[in-house]
Amino acid sequence: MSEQEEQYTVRAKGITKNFQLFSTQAEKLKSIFKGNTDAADFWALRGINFDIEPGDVVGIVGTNGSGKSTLLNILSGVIPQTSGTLEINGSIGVVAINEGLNWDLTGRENIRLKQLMMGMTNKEIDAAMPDIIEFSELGEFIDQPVKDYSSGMRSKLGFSIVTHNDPDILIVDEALSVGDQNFSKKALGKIREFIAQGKTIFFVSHDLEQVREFTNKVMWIQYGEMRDFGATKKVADEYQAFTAKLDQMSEEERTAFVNTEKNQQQLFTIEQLQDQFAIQKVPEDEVREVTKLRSFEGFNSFSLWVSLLLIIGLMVLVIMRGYGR
Ligand SMILES: Nc1ncnc2c1ncn2[C@@H]1O[C@H](COP(=O)(O)OP(=O)(O)OP(=O)(O)O)[C@@H](O)[C@H]1O
Repeated sequence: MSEQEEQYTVRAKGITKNFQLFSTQAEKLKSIFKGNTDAADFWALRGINFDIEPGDVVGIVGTNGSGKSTLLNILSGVIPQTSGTLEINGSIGVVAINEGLNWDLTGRENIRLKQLMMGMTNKEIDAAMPDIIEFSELGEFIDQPVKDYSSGMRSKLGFSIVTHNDPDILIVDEALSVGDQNFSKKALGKIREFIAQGKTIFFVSHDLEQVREFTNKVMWIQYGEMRDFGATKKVADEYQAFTAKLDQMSEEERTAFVNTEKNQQQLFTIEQLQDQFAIQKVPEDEVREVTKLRSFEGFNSFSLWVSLLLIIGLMVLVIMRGYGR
């Protein structure tokens, strides 16, 4: 890696995410075996580029359905991007309302499971357990199954586990919006500690005042496109002006605006991304790398495995017939 690239904790180039809108379960199943379907394409992300430096605290804003959670899910590896490249230098911890907890296990069992997945030994987990339970404020509910928790309780447990793991990059997706005020205050205190340690933080919140207070950069995502990315004050002001304009629209105007944007998300093609790169004069081989479609790679390897299994099956049949004579 070159010296210039080392200064980034996260670098995203041309990230797209395509969801296929299946009308029935049968259509979805058919797509797994046949690969191609007639389902409509929907591009939740349409070419996202950014560089995040160590110590950046990035607020991600955008109206409902703009693609914030989709981007965070790609960053944290929960879902793959359809195309584009992502470089991540460091461990990632995610706190989100419904992130990563097993609902059938108790809070205590979830703590153990998550820590084991992080590579901790049972002895280390036993030592860390009291601190995590105390921070979560769950008291005796820690031995109840998570499915019986409220969303605020799940958020408290998730936040306590993840921050205790001390990740290099912390992703907080709306998790603080469901906890009670006292816990939110304590959680924000923990985030302040992380900021002081120079960690990289992604912070999704619909509370623009919170975003202004905690972040140094803001990423504004609008229906899958990056509208702006830069210093908090500038981008937060722009976003606030946009939402004020949306609020002033009549219901018909707003519906027409949203429909036009959503329509563009269905009509998007990878070629548009290539046009965008041409304007930015991105080298040819880099464009090829960035626009590689993962879903087709997945399909190719799937077909390869099916073919291999068929060949092995045929060979076994031939051998067995030979023995039968
Ligand atoms: N699995 C999926 N299949 C089809 N469409 C999806 C899927 N997941 C998300 N989407 C669509 O992608 C778009 C972006 O969704 P996402 O949840 O990322 O938005 P968001 O900005 O986080 O919204 P909010 O502020 O409401 O949480 C939405 O239009 C959503 O309907």
